[in-house]
Amino acid sequence: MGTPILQVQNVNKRFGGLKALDDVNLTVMENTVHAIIGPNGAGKSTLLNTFVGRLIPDTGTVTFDGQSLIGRKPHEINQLGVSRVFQTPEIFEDLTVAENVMIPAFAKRDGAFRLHGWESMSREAEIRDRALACLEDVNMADRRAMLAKNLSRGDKRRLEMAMCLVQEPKLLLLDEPTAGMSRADTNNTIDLLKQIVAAKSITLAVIEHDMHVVFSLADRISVLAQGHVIVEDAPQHIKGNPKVQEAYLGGAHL
Ligand SMILES: Nc1ncnc2c1ncn2[C@@H]1O[C@H](COP(=O)(O)OP(=O)(O)OP(=O)(O)O)[C@@H](O)[C@H]1O
Repeated sequence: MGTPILQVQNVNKRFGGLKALDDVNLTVMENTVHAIIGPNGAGKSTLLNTFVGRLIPDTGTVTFDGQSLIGRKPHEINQLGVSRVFQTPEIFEDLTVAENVMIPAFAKRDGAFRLHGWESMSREAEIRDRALACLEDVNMADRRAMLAKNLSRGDKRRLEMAMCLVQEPKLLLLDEPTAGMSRADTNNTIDLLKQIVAAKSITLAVIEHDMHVVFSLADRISVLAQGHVIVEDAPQHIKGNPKVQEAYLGGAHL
């Protein structure tokens, strides 16, 4: 058994009369890929939002690397080592690919973009090198001088991944990383994520509907249904689990 990096204990969240999260418990172990799956409206995005400071649970605890995340601002959580890749890439369309990756690198290092004099020059060179290394990690170094707005949809998502990786997160949260992708792009993304996991000391928590992606990547799977984790297990025990089959009845097929 490894070390837990993210622990969610007894988390509840109501939206009016709706119990979006119902006593959620979940443990993500360091250097693993943990998938969170479940039918539409199960509470996956709501849960993810409690990891990044976008939503405060009504009750319960969320602990990352030994520190409580409850009540912390998104940028503070980011500084602790949690990065999130969004479903719709949040990139700067009018900047080049390399500049897009340099911005979060500056932010991580300095907490701000204001730098002065010769110091900024040497730092900029170092940060440019780090940005290019991350673009190589996502196989996009050859597109570094392109304007981000001219990238394909798949490349925009890979760029956003580089923007996260340059911050050297301990935990990378991926919200449906292959949504809307062709099968070929999906398979490329699976390979890319496998490559990143193999090369870096990083933990991934992935929300994903595509079961091909989930079963290709995950070491462990938590299944949410109606706001509650009904099963947490290794992938080989998930498919045939009657509770999981029941939760998906009428929805996506395993
Ligand atoms: N801000 C909000 N206010 C009211 N209800 C909300 C809010 N956010 C989510 N909900 C409701 O909470 C429930 C869980 O939503 P959530 O988006 O977390 O599910 P999900 O598992 O991510 O779904 P999907 O797979 O469709 O993205 C849904 O019934 C949703 O309508």
